Amino acid sequence: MPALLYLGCKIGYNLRFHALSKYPGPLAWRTFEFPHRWYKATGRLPFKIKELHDRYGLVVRTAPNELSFVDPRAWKDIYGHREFMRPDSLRRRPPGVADNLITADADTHARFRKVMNPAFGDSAVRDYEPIVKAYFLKMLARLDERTHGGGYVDLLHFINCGVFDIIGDVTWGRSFDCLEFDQPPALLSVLLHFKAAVIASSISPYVGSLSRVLTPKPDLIRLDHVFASVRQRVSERVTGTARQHDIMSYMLRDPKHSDAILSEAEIQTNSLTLTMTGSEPLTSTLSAAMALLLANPAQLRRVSSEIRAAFASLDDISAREAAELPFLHAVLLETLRIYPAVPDSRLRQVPPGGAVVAGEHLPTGTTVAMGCYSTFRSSRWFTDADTFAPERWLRKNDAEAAEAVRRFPAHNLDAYQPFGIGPRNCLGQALAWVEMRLFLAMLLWKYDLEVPAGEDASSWMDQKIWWTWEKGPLHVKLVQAQ
Ligand code: HEM
Repeated sequence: MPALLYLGCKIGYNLRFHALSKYPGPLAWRTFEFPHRWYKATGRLPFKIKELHDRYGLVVRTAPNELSFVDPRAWKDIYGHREFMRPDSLRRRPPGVADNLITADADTHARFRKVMNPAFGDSAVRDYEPIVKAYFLKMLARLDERTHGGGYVDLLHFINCGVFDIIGDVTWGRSFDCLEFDQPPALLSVLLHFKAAVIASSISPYVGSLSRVLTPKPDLIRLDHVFASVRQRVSERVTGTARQHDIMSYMLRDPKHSDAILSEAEIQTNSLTLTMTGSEPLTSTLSAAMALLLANPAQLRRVSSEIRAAFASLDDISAREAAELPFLHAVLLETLRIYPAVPDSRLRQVPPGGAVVAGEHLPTGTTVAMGCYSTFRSSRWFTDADTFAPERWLRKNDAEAAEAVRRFPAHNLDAYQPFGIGPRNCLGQALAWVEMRLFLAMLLWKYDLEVPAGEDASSWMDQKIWWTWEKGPLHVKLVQAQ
């Protein structure tokens, strides 16, 4: 009886008296947490939220205390202010572990960014370009060995290896040797752990805190090995004299010449954060670009021809010149739209005193998010939003621009923020552009890509989302380009 009474009061309060009661959404979602948790635990939340936006409009109540937006004005209102923090559930860290960029409060986060922003500025990234290029050359050499100049591979494996080796070298001056030993990165076990944690905490925050118990033992051993190796790498650099040009060299700057410094424990947790944030979104974007091109052979031929016409050899390829290739740029923009690399809602909490988001006055503590997948795939903002059409971005050249405007009249750039905006936007976006351009230019310069007989490239995109995309192998036939 008391349980029924509690339930009745909860339903009545959430539907009639709660500060968010006027916002639309399915009855069960407005009343209880469980529909949200269920879709999150089953890896379908961003797709379901898109369905809800298509049905209910620009703002949807996705849980009793949560609103999802696809209104472009909400980007600035939510993410433009440091005070809109990630919810506590996303900022938890084990006792005794130092803060990182994701968990830090507003002041600590500002100090971290002050130290790290220069490590990702244009001039620093120009210095990393030869490192990036060297690993992609090594990846091509491995592909050659595996295919003897032409044959079948799981491209996702090579992308994973290349991207992890690059971020290891750029962060600590030492790669993870994934390409060297043809071994998938041990850090992937951290991602598996995150996935287990996402599923567990969707069921209940209490179950979430048991995620260590729920993670299979071999993954835990690999996880502990990863943390130990990070601690060792950092302490070698802190105590050593080597000062090569890498991200660590910025974090270790002489405290006398800087008003913002990081402790050794903060360097450890932040360098692990950089390794995770600097690998997984790139692996997603590069593999998706390949899958989308394989599923669209005319686009694949066009971008390959553009690259081969621009560069006489692999040595000639540079990120700066690749940036001048309009169709390559359009392919990347369109990949980031169709398959946003950080697809899950980027939750934030309305700060004390309340705030206005997209014209709505919201009370303190309301959880708010821009549904990235919903926004980028919304037909309100992009014509034929589910179609991979790089041509929609060719709006500079006169003849093609007129055609793009005619075929794709809805093209709302305010809605499109693949790297986020504001003080917690993507720290590594300049590096990401260099990696994306070099990878595509080098791979497509060297190889013609084909879908293996009997396979369907478009089905690769049928994935679930637990924090990140759940990617399967990407089988490709490689043939040396003539
Ligand atoms: C295609 C590649 C990438 C995409 C699309 C991407 C996208 C994003 C997005 C959307 C966010 C904001 C997340 C949020 O609001 O909660 C973010 C944050 C971040 N990204 Fe990236 N990212 C990419 C590559 C990289 C790379 C190569 C690095 C290099 C280390 C990096 C480092 C970070 C960091 C450190 C943050 C957290 C920033 C903070 O909270 O202050 N990302 N990224």
